Amino acid sequence: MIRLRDVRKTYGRVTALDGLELDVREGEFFCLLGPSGAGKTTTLKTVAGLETPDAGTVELDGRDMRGVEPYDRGVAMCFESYALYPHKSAYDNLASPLRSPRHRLPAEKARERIGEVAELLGISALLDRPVGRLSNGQRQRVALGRVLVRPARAFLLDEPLSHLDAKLRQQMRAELKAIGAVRRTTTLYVTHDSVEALALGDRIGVIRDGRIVQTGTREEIWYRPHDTEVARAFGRPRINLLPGAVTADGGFRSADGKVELPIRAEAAPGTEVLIGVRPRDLTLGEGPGHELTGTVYVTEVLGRSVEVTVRLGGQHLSLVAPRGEATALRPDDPVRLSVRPENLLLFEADRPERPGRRIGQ
Ligand SMILES: Nc1ncnc2c1ncn2[C@@H]1O[C@H](COP(=O)(O)OP(=O)(O)OP(=O)(O)O)[C@@H](O)[C@H]1O
Repeated sequence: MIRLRDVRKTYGRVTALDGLELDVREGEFFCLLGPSGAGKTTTLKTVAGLETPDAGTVELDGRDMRGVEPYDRGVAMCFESYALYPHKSAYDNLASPLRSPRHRLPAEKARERIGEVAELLGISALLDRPVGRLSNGQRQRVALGRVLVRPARAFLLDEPLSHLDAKLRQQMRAELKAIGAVRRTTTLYVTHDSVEALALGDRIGVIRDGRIVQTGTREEIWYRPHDTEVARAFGRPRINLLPGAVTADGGFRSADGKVELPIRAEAAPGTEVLIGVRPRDLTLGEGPGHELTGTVYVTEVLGRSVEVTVRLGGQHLSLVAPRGEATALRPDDPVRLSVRPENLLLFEADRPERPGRRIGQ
């Protein structure tokens, strides 16, 4: 279990962590997701004891870590800039954590364990090679192996898949998930990739400007995003956000008056809002729910589906339709769209100082 309370960390004039609160439960695979500079690595280093917070507390398994050296914290880390011994073989790199006094294993046991981890990471055939002669992706897997090979109170992983190509990354994601499920070691996993966070995290914490904006399961983050920025971070193509205002009867009218939706907004008439709908939640043609009409602006094939951009008055809405339904569409064709009321999200309008918060349950 990892618990951070009101953790602050500044570097000169830069505030890296600004009152960060984080709870990673026992055995959980927790993904910390955020853009570059949000404070992800600083969070990991603070948990590991490589950085000392200016204020706040870090607890591991209920124990305050103040004054506890990194080595004594019982966590295993893998940083993006991994430190491996380039002249040693991949095997020796994997074996070195098991030679430390704390984790020493009998040779036979160590071999078994290394074999198991190497198999899992697909590097069994590389074990005799010096690490200096491996590709970046292979090295990254060795670095990850070094973390996974020894028992730990928690794994701290900083973008461990960032150097892998798309296919390998996908495969490794599945394997990491399996390792997580089997080992049930508390894992704090840092990424800026929302697909990775959705695929891996038992829960996800969204970090921005040194604070956690929202913590939740993938469903909670997807269906009830805290604000427009969280909504924009998940899903490609991105969520559509139409600006407008709440009408006298609590509905939505777009800023240009062209789109009206009879929602029941929990906001005062006149409130400036953004209505959100994800491209995959818009259906071409008539369907249950609210209807919209517009014209085709452009279409783009995405494998078996097609992204259709539809012009509605002055706005553009993106939707993803099965290829069969959308191939005949040409620019300027009139189209009807439908959306189920439960797939509409309502937000306050974005302000310069902060993204619009979600309104309602
Ligand atoms: N040693 C340091 N000295 C000065 N500033 C630092 C130092 N480490 C981090 N920072 C700053 O603190 C902020 C948070 O950095 P951090 O590395 O935690 O972000 P991050 O979310 O991990 O970003 P990235 O995804 O780019 O690695 C950034 O503004 C960064 O420039």
